Amino acid sequence: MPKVLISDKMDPQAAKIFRERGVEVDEITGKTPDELKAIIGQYDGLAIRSSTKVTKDILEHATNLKVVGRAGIGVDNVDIPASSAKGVVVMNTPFGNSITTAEHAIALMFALARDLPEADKSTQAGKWEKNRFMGVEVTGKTLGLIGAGNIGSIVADRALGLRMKVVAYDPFLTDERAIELGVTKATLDELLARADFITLHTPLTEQTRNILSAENLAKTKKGVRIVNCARGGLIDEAALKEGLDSGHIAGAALDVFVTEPAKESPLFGTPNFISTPHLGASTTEAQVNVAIQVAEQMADFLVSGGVTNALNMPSLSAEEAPKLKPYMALAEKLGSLVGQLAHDALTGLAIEVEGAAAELNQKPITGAVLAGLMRVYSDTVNMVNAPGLAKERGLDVREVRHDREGDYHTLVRVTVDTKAGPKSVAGTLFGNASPRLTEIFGIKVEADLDGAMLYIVNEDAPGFIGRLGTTLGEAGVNIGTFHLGRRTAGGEAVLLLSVDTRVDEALLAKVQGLPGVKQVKALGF
Ligand SMILES: NC(=O)c1ccc[n+]([C@@H]2O[C@H](COP(=O)([O-])OP(=O)(O)OC[C@H]3O[C@@H](n4cnc5c(N)ncnc54)[C@H](O)[C@@H]3O)[C@@H](O)[C@H]2O)c1
Ligand SMILES: O=C(O)[C@H](O)COP(=O)(O)O
Repeated sequence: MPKVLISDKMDPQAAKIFRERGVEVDEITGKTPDELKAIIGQYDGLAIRSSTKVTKDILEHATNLKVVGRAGIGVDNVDIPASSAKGVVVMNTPFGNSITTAEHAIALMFALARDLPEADKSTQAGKWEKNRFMGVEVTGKTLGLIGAGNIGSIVADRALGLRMKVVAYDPFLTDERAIELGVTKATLDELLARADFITLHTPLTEQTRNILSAENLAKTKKGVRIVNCARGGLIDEAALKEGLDSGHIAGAALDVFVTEPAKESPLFGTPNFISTPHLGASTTEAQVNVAIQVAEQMADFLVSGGVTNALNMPSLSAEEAPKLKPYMALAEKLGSLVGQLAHDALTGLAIEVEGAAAELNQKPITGAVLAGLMRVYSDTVNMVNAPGLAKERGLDVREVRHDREGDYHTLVRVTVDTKAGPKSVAGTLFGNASPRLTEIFGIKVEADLDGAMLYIVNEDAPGFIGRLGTTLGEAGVNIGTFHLGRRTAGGEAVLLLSVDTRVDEALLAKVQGLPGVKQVKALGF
């Protein structure tokens, strides 16, 4: 039974779903990195929010880990390259808390417009300072939206409902989408010059880090009010403090900080500064949503191989997974066969599908071929890290889908580009379930690729099979299955034998010495 650790505070729905789906679950929150390192080796899955940091160091101790599930959106607390290199799938729940976070941004905008926290404090202190607090209306004002993805678009929709004008800066926002959202596309400089309120909704990347730098804050309209419910690091906090102190910036509300938890900050105590402790996603509704989603996604993956919302692997629905499973087994065996037989100086490969295979999601088939192929170089390869490794080796990977009837109802063909030209192997599924080789380097041969095998290329001549059987028999090697194919009568022939014990180097040399033998190789599947 797969075992999952929930290491951050999560709605109880998550644990309930894991258990219902046959996944054992422990909920242990608040562990230090060293404490987490000590226990992580027991788990197949790790369910987190933003507190747990999944570093390279933690991953090195995660000997059984297959999946990290983020109950939320941001995955900047997960080392994704290190996870991919380790073959660990990282998934998030990209929509579960977006409405809640957008509402928090709008709430902070209103709090700034009417100085609500300060007015509340003063009133509860018995001061009744009616003349001290003079707010601004949002109606008719311009909201500058930096980042118009999931959350940004919801904020835009709510702001338009409040009769605001919305200008958006997002390099990936198309003209059509801007029209659909009812926002005006702008450059960052235009936005800074026009906005009465600015709200940030981008991830933290090298491009967005300090997007509101001292220089850019200086380009804003005097009296601007700024909200950040996205990520700390998007705003230069020192420059923000200066802008608030000088009065150029009329107010700022931060839910997120460069360093979290933010227990101290020069911004604290600044007039017109409001803060919340990373509460953007903290509503009952959002937490139930993300807990249910993350548990369902992780259980799908651990129990049936379904992949949803993974950041380092193509998607594979829970419905598709059972159909694709035998294809992935076939693809992995073909990749492994071609890798074992033709791994020298590969420059690229083509993965072709036809018949029933051509109607399926091809990405997992490609991933499985690459996993089988790359395992020749490292035995820690799986579908998650294989594409990255193939890329590192400069392999050009091509996917071809044929809309034609072939000899088989379904076929997967893998062709590698080698120094000696293209080399191709193909296979089908028997009974839609059992992988079977159908062709090897242009020679038709039907075989199961299973366990220890022997691959022999020889001249098709009488007496060879007898001599081979005697040689193996004398060495105590029992032949399980025997598959034979040849290019032409008397021409080149291929033999694939399954053997009950792996053939050692000395015996391989003996077989190689038999008359007519061109190549011998021990294979393992
Ligand atoms: N405060 C919280 O509790 C909380 C909750 C949820 C999400 N978040 C954060 O909010 C942010 C937005 O989440 P989302 O779901 O809308 O993400 P998203 O991926 O749907 O949208 C991000 C948008 O930013 C845009 N973008 C990327 N680079 C940009 C750049 N250089 N300049 C301008 N725009 C750029 C993208 O094109 C995209 O449209 C994320 O950082 C997420 O982690 C915070
Ligand atoms: O990216 C997110 O989803 C938010 O930052 C929420 O973080 P949290 O799960 O720690 O509240």
